[in-house]
Amino acid sequence: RETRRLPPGPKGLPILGSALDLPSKFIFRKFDEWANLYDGFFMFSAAGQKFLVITRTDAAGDILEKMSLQTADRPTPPMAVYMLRHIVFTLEPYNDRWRRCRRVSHEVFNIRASENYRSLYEEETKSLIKDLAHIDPLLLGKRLTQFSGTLTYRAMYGSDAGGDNTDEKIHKVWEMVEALGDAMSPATFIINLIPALGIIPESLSKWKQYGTKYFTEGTRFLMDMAEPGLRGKSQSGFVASCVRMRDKVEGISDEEIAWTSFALYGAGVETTPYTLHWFILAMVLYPEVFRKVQAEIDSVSGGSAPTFESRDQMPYLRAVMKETLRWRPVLPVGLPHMVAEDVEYKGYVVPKGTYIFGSIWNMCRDAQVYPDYDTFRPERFLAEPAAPDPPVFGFGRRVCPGRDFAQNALFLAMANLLWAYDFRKATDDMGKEITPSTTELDGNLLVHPLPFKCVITSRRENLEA
Ligand code: HEM
Repeated sequence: RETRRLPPGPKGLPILGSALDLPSKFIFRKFDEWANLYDGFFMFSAAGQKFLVITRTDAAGDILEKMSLQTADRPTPPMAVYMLRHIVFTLEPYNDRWRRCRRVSHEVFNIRASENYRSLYEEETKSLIKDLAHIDPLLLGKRLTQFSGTLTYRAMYGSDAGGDNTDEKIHKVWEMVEALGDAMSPATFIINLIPALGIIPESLSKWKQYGTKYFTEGTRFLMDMAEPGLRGKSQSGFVASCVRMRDKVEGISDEEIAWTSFALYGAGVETTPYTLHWFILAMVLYPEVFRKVQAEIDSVSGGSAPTFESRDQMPYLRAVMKETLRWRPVLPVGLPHMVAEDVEYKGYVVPKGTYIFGSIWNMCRDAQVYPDYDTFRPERFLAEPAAPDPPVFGFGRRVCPGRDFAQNALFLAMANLLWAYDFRKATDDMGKEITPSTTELDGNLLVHPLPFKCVITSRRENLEA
């Protein structure tokens, strides 16, 4: 029995703890409910596993940034271990494999290196803008996802990657990412809640068989995708860059490179389009912000499509981007960290092995930091003093290595979308405006709006050219 002073939190049932209170989807909503009862952080247990949930930025700074060495491990739910066999660095503890793979990711996607992808962003943004000319708004989310899928795929495997079955390949990686997302959630698979079930032999265990199949087929498929970069047949993209860096990052294997491209693809592919989907929703719901940011884009870009050169001249658009990321963070509870050794905080002990969730959702809705937090108000980032950047890219040593790549893609897509199109509410048969919901969601750990009706009107000639 734990005799040390643990952080306060819901007690739940004996043995099971709060396991039965955890929803299989949208766990952030449960955390949000509990957050109101505790001051900045709380702890609960589920079937013997302890969870610390941090709901305020100051506590996240203390625990996940200042004590980052002790809190940078990543728990991998048992189901994900069966599926990945420890090869994906994103889901590994703070160990040598993590360092090797993280190093190459940083080298290829840091702020300077992200600039190398400019022509890629420009080509994919142009193609997105062209396709929106006749799109059914209910299919917007799908097209944004395709935009990000192709962009990230080409960033991984080279701008010349593809061939006839590119869409099929992108779809396959997508399916692998989705399956892994389910395996990451604490309550989707029973094995994640009761790891002791792992003693059941594979011949009798459906989830172990599923895990083995996922890993074997996944390795074959990813090695195939990485092959041109690994063998020097393709010179651009992440895989080819890793091969060029091999002497700097000793010991990195072909399999690690192939699965790291998947890790990056998986972490990046949904976050960007989901953010863009929330952005368009915000533009429909807040026409005064929409008009203001569109006027800024028009005054800088005039008749030609916005490019990266105009970024510094668009402070309001940059604030709109921050506000979108804050208003509806696509990863509301981030990715879990794990405590490598006992940590003391404010007189409490957070024991080794505890999972930590930095609840980004709560931090972005802290009324002290972001007053009137549910209103989309980019001005908060331009005020004196300006609101701090929302912690949407995570914490400490685990902070998102794709954040510059993502923000470049977001900037260019947002600027071009509003330069090319007007977005407004649709009307029903009676001529009454339809207001899309901001609370109905889809996804799980990652969240995006449900398809919504709106009117998209072109404001430029020849967009389809
Ligand atoms: C709007 C876009 C994005 C958001 C909001 C976002 C957010 C996050 C968050 C919250 C984490 C967890 C950090 C932590 O553990 O504390 C993370 C990790 C990660 N992200 Fe992103 N991300 C975005 C785009 C991208 C892109 C485009 C890539 C790749 C090109 C990427 C690659 C990664 C990787 C590899 C990790 C795991 C890092 C590790 O475990 O060391 N992300 N991201």
